[in-house]
Amino acid sequence: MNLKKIYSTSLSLLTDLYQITMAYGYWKQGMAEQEAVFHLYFRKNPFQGGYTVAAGLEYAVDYLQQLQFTEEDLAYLAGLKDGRNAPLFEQGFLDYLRELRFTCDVDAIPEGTVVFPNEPLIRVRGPLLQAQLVETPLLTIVNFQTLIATKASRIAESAKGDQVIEFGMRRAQGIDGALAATRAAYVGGVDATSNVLAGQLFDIPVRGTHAHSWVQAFESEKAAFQAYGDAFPHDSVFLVDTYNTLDGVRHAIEVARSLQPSGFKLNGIRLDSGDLTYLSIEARKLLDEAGLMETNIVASNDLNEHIISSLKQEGARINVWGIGTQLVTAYDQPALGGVYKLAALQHTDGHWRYNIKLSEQLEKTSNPGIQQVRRFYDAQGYIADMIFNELEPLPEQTLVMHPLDSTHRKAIPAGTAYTDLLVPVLRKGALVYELPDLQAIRKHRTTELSKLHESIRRLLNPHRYPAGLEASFHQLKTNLVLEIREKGEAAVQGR
Ligand SMILES: Nc1ncnc2c1ncn2[C@@H]1O[C@H](COP(=O)(O)OP(=O)(O)OP(=O)(O)O)[C@@H](O)[C@H]1O
Ligand SMILES: O=P(O)(O)OC[C@H]1O[C@H](OP(=O)(O)OP(=O)(O)O)[C@H](O)[C@@H]1O
Ligand SMILES: O=C(O)c1cccnc1
Repeated sequence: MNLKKIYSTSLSLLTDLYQITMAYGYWKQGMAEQEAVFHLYFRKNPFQGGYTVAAGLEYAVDYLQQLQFTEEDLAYLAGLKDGRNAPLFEQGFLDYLRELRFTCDVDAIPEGTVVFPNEPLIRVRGPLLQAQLVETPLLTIVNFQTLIATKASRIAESAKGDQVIEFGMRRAQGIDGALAATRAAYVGGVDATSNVLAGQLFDIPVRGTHAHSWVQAFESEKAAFQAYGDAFPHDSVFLVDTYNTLDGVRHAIEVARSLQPSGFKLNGIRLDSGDLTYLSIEARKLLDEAGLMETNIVASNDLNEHIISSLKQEGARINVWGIGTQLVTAYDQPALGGVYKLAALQHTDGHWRYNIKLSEQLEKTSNPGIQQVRRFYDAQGYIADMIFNELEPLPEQTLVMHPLDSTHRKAIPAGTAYTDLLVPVLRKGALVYELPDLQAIRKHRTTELSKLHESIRRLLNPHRYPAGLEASFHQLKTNLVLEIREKGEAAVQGR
């Protein structure tokens, strides 16, 4: 995967103007190279769900590694004017940008991992100017792909092993919206896409049926099926609802029978309107009576995880699901709301100064330090996640505090197995991580979900997975909040 295949120009200006004005400010203040730590995280699982599936890291790494201001980018910036119509940026800054390469350390949670609110998905440590500059594109990439991967995972779960095909390109948020959504949907568990460019770029299986216009273009529905069957003797899925759905199924059967002697095999029929339970049950009967037991019944029409679950409960005989609009637009929650916050700055004497952003709402107050996420597990699956600060020693007794309610806490017995979720990805800008291919990422997501208790995976009112702050880290944060409230600003030293 290479974004340059999609965009022929540099992506360095794909950021908010304020990232570049802050970069200029840091450069002028002599703060550009000061060591900083930022974390990218979200505050709430989307879709009122119990979990989230991390996605987008490969895109993010690609972007970071290619970060470089071209002469064209610099010429554009040189042309920007301030309120007095003078250049916004000094030439010296543009010369600095010309030489700029991304030299930060990046640690991240691998794609396909289940993650929870407040857990850093990406940690960036390095020169303040660089670490700040990449905020917006990192959020653009990770927020969207994580959102869509999570939606896809919910849909794939509700389909309970049936094949799911993503049909969303026509309703996606623009060209990259479509491509990124297809990739993320595949990460999240759909099996194939109708998006051919995504198939080529990301090696995702492509599938499809035909549109109503195909049927409309012929004298009769049967003639349309006949012609499609001639062209695709082994890959035909006939869309049967252009005129009358059950008549359409009968026509599909008649055509399948007439073409059978030439080796034709009807792969499936597609239902795209009406009561999908009733129609699929009746269609299944007709197909089975005609000996077409292996012919699939594909359904589409504004489906989502809730409708799929409901259709299944009603006894629908659908075994392939085509999902477009609701998946690629994350219809019921169109943004994840992930944020990227400064958590620590290093002084010239080597000491770290902790940084948090206060908020009236406790849940919006950011966490300080250099954070890592420790996931505890046993043979049954995941037990709890603990966000801790790598700058401070961990106490003997491991206690995980609910981030918003310190009366909710979970003691983790000594010796409990764990993994630390953030892994080294870039060191001084160089790749030190073997980016897994999409197949491996998909497999990882499946394994991850199998370790989450069913009550956390369910669609409606899921149980809350215990993901919280390590107790001494919670205390440090509380002290910092109190200190800031007292003094009006932060001055807490780390190690
Ligand atoms: N048995 C069912 N139970 C629950 N939801 C269903 C059932 N059958 C269909 N649906 C869903 O109900 C909605 C029906 O939408 P709508 O009324 O727009 O469809 P339609 O009129 O049959 O088709 P269209 O307008 O696309 O030609 C769709 O989201 C569809 O997936
Ligand atoms: O419903 P979605 O989940 O978005 O799936 C994709 C839809 O795209 C196609 O029809 P299109 O929307 O172009 O026309 P229609 O709504 O009139 O069927 C297809 O027949 C599906 O219904
Ligand atoms: O192949 C299909 O059936 C298809 C593709 C895109 C959108 N709707 C349906």
